[in-house]
Amino acid sequence: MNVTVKVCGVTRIEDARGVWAAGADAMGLNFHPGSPRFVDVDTAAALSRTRPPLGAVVGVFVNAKPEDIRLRVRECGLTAVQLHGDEPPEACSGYGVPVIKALRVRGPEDVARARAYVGVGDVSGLLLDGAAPGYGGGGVTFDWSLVARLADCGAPVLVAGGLKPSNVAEAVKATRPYGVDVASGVESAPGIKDLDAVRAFVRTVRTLNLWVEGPP
Ligand SMILES: O=C(O)c1ccccc1N[C@@H]1O[C@H](COP(=O)(O)O)[C@@H](O)[C@H]1O
Repeated sequence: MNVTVKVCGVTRIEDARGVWAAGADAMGLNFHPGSPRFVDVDTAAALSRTRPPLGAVVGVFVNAKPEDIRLRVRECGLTAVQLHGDEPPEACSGYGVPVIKALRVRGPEDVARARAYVGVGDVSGLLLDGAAPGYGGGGVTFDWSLVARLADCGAPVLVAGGLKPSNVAEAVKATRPYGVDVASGVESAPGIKDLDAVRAFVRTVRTLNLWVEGPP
């Protein structure tokens, strides 16, 4: 087992460098104007240029126009897009990069809804988030036991929502996800990453990977 780590909502070059140095697999850049982690195109492009050769840069969008998403993919060198709004399955392709469809989980019905996106268009993974007010980044967890309902769905599942260094181990043990994603749980203020917390978060997941596998 090797749980992928995405650190989302990076807004500063020094934070981007710190996120990669901590060993994160992916960095998220937020293009939702309503987010305190919003980045403009020029900032996003500069942040994206910090990407190491095998790192992923994921653009986070909420109900954005497809043509705007395509433009950001090209301008900012995005390697994947995370659709975090009310996008229907038919809006999940045509960007030239893999799509992660995010769903906010209030209960079993939302997890059931996630299945409608599996195998559709360019959807290559699902992301389950807590249901804080707004569209994401709210620091709210959900009932992790619901993730098991997607075990046979055939798509990689990322767990997000209210994760932080102190609860990510419990989340991984409970859900055995493809990956975990964190925004507010590793910040000193919205959009400002606390690099000690980022390092602790990544280190915890990496240590857990060994623990879950056990000795050869
Ligand atoms: O971070 C935001 O501000 C945000 C805004 C709109 C959509 C998604 C957003 N972030 C995503 O939200 C989840 C959970 O974040 P948190 O760790 O609970 O703060 C995560 O997937 C972010 O990518």
